[in-house]
Amino acid sequence: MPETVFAVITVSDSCFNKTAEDTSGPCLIQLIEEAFQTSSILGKIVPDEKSVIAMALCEYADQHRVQVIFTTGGTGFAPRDVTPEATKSVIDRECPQLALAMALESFKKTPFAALSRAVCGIREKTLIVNFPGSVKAVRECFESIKMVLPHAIQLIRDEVKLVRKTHDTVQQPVETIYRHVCPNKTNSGEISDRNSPFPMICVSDAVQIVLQKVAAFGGASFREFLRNFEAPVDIPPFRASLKDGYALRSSGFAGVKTVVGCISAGDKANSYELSDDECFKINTGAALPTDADCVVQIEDTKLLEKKADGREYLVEILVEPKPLQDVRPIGCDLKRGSPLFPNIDVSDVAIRSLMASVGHEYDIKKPKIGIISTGSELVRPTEAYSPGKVFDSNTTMLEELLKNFGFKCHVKAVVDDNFDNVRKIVENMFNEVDFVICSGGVSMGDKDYIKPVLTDLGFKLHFGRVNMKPGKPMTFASNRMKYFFGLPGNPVSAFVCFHIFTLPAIRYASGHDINKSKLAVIKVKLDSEKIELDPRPEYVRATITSRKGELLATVTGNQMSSRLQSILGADVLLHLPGWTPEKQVLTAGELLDASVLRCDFISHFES
Ligand SMILES: Nc1nc2c(c(=O)[nH]1)N[C@H]1C(S)=C(S)[C@@H](COP(=O)(O)OP(=O)(O)OC[C@H]3O[C@@H](n4cnc5c(N)ncnc54)[C@H](O)[C@@H]3O)O[C@H]1N2
Ligand code: MOO
Ligand SMILES: [Mg+2]
Repeated sequence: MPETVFAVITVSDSCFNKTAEDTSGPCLIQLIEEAFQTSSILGKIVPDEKSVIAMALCEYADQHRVQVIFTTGGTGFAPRDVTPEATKSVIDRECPQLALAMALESFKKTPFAALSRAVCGIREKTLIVNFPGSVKAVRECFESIKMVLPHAIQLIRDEVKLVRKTHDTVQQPVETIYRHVCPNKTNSGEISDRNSPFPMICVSDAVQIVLQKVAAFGGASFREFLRNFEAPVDIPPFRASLKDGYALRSSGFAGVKTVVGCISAGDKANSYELSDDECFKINTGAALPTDADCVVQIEDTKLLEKKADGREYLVEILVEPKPLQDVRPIGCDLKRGSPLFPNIDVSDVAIRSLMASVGHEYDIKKPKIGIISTGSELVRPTEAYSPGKVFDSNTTMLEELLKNFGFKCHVKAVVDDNFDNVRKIVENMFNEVDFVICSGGVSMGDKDYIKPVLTDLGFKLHFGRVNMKPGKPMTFASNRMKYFFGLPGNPVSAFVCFHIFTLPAIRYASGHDINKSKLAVIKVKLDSEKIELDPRPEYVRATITSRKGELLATVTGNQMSSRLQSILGADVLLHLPGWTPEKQVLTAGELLDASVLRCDFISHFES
């Protein structure tokens, strides 16, 4: 069954203000998860404000394009109960019988059901259902409409084939109706078998689903660990000199001083009783003697006399010394007990070097990742070529991409297009890793076994088609905290989908801020000739030139998804919009969004 995206909105002033715990929202989420094997669930808590509720409904329906929104709370008679009014203000069509079904069921339990004003309706392609606020009522009402929801969703989506199928099977229990439909039975002759049952969702929705699923992995707890980590030491741990010069007492003023010794970095703080006309020669980074309160740099002194052995004896301090001059007080860089990571930056460089600075050799725990390349045609680059075969470039490319972004491939495998073999490899690999990045076998061929294998292994398929070029059959599935990225086999499709979906997911799972998990998007100017737009929004590889401060993008030749050479010199993925009658071509000079593929993303500088 294609993925259905749900949203649950808890409407409650007290939950919003955190003076009460939200129990009905989580209850609804649990009920959805139990009833719908393949569901993604978004959610938020809003106060009992009509405009805020209406805005949340529109956001989920229009921006996130969720198929079903459940609200809970705010349906009663109290002055601030306005969920029905907010719902009515955004729906195009009302569904009074759904509300009636819930009311009839509730009446069996309590006459107080009469006090619910719940509204159900449709906004474009989104079904909105108001539930009352109590957990008990939520359970009863959900039970009363659960059976008809899949069919309602299909009707709203206008999925004629699935609707027909549902009509045929409507006597069966809901679990049977909602079972996964294998996308690969292309030989049975049934109409429904010749089209992917997966809805073509847009890239931003797909990315959101991925990030939402991966949120459970532990990135947030790593951030929490870093946020709570207190510096176990002061830096500097002693009063340190900022200059090569002379340590002295500022109370002694400028003038001639006797040099009583030399202090180097690494020496213990000297406790010699320093008088006002004495000083120590000192190096940058060395500990000040206990009696000194300032340092005067060599440039501001004059050597007057040396001893017979060459050691300095008398120096003249030429500037008036001030207390604390050129001294780093204890803990001035970092106070013991203060947060070591006041700003969370999960780069290896930042974390490992800061940890090292306080005496820890820290191993950052990252998700374990495996790579699978599928295809009976594949031979390893080191193997002899034989007719009909293709050298496997995806394994190497994905391994290198992981390295490039600071991740490791723990285990890799190449498997032929055989259901049992693919199943075994995927199952075994998940015993070792958290994330599997697979390529090939996700499209419509009768040897494309990835989707059926995942279903067989109990994975939830969150999406199986995305409206993008390349990468249309991009597939994402999860099973508890195991995540599967089914990248399309074409090498460039795998390259693009890795950057758009997989990299943000593994970064987010590793604790990166959600906004820094995705590739950075910048504005660039198209420098290529006219480009004909494709019906699908396209990710085009392009080289960036900086000319007079302006960033110009030149497309890297033929963009066929099989032509790996198009990644040569690819600094960015240009976002081309999908073709519309109003916008059919792009011309040089147009400003476009571009996802940055690498930190050294400017290939040419022209003045
Ligand atoms: N009837 C349809 N056919 C196809 C559709 C469709 O919508 N309907 N989508 C096309 C699109 S778009 C893509 S992309 C591909 C994706 O196919 P799969 O993910 O099933 O990948 P395969 O069929 O296994 O392979 C596709 C292509 O890529 C080559 N390949 C695969 N793995 C590797 C590798 N490791 N190294 C190098 N090259 C590899 C493979 O030999 C094929 O040429 O499906 C279209 N079909
Ligand atoms: O979407 Mo496919 O990835 O065009 O080649
Ligand atoms: Mg295929």
